[in-house]
Amino acid sequence: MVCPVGAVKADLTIAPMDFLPAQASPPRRLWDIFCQVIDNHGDIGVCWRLAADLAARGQRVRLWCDDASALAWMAPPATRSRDIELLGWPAQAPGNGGASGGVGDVVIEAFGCEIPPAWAAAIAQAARERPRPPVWINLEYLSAEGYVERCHRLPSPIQSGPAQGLTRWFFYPGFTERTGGLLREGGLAARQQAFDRQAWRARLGIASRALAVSLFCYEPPALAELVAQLRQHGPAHLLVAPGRAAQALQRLPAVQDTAGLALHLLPYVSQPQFDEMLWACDLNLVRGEDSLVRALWAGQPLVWNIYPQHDDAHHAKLHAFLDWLDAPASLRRFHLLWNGVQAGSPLPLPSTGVLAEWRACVHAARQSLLQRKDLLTQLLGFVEEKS
Ligand SMILES: Cc1cn([C@H]2C[C@H](O)[C@@H](COP(=O)(O)OP(=O)(O)O[C@H]3O[C@@H](C)[C@H](O)[C@@H](O)[C@H]3O)O2)c(=O)[nH]c1=O
Repeated sequence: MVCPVGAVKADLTIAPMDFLPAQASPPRRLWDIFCQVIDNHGDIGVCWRLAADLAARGQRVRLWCDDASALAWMAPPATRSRDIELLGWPAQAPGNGGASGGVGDVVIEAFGCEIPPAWAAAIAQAARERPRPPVWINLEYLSAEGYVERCHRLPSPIQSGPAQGLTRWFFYPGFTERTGGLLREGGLAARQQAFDRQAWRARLGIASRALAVSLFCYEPPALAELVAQLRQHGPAHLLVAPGRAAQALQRLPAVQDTAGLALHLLPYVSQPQFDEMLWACDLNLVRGEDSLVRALWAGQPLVWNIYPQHDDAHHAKLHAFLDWLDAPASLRRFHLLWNGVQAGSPLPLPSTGVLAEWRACVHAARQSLLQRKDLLTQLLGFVEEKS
């Protein structure tokens, strides 16, 4: 069902986030974050966001990454805090001695990446020599599945090697009270309040009554159908992120601007600018992990293209998220078609009324998340507890 032309009333406001009480500033610590980029941009995207949030809360960070090239656009050097040191994957352990040269007070292995064995030995040495041994954390992937609540904050004793006998802790981001929460930097609410949505859209020629859809996806099977539906919808704009989304679109037969649909092939932009695109659109088609969270904070209708796994393990993860979201049937169905979990039936572009229902669902989920401590507040408390 396609809504009649001009019937879409873009919601030009973003529901205000409740301004969060300022947290007491935690003791300044040195954090060593390890990030191995598997593919795409989420590994470094999440690690950078974590590092930037830590620096904003008075912490010192060394971000050790095997391929930080995406930060050139994601976090341009001029925008980076001086409290973050960006380093290549370490060939050897840090020097001995205090935090200035040795292992940090906190070591974070992001997404289960394995730190070099020499670092494990250095952590063990620091644990022997310091009154407070380093807190060693494995920061896991985001999921709404039940195992996350069961595994969050669990200890994992090191069974062998130079760090045998030490404990590595599991820390799981999540959507519920009994998980580590989601990254939500302190200045987000103020940025959203200050954002001029209409002016942002006007710069791209998007009228307030036009439908603006952002596309940041892998290779969703229903992409051709979505484009065909948007063409009929008019006036509609498709804002296409670079990389896999743009490549998937350009593989479609004869895709070009038509009367009803304006295509915007976007360049890579910084994380704050990516946020603004999400805030300006009426429907955000996001993917992976970090952009899903950013779309939740944007508070606009969203559809998630989940990171596909060869054994279809992502299906359970998708259903768990839709259950947590309390997604209406139309949104659930759109997700199953968009992710190829359910084939066959046509992809229904949401009507104005359905889009309003999706927006209410995302707003409610966002409000429930805003009642909870963000990930970093929880992580700081956890480190305080384990130090
Ligand atoms: C397109 C674009 C993205 N970004 C940022 C937003 C996010 O921080 C990041 C994209 O990360 P994600 O949304 O998570 O999607 P992704 O698909 O790029 O990353 C994925 O990587 C896999 C290895 C993980 O297993 C997945 O969980 C997922 O994180 O890039 C920008 O800052 N500017 C841009 O122009």
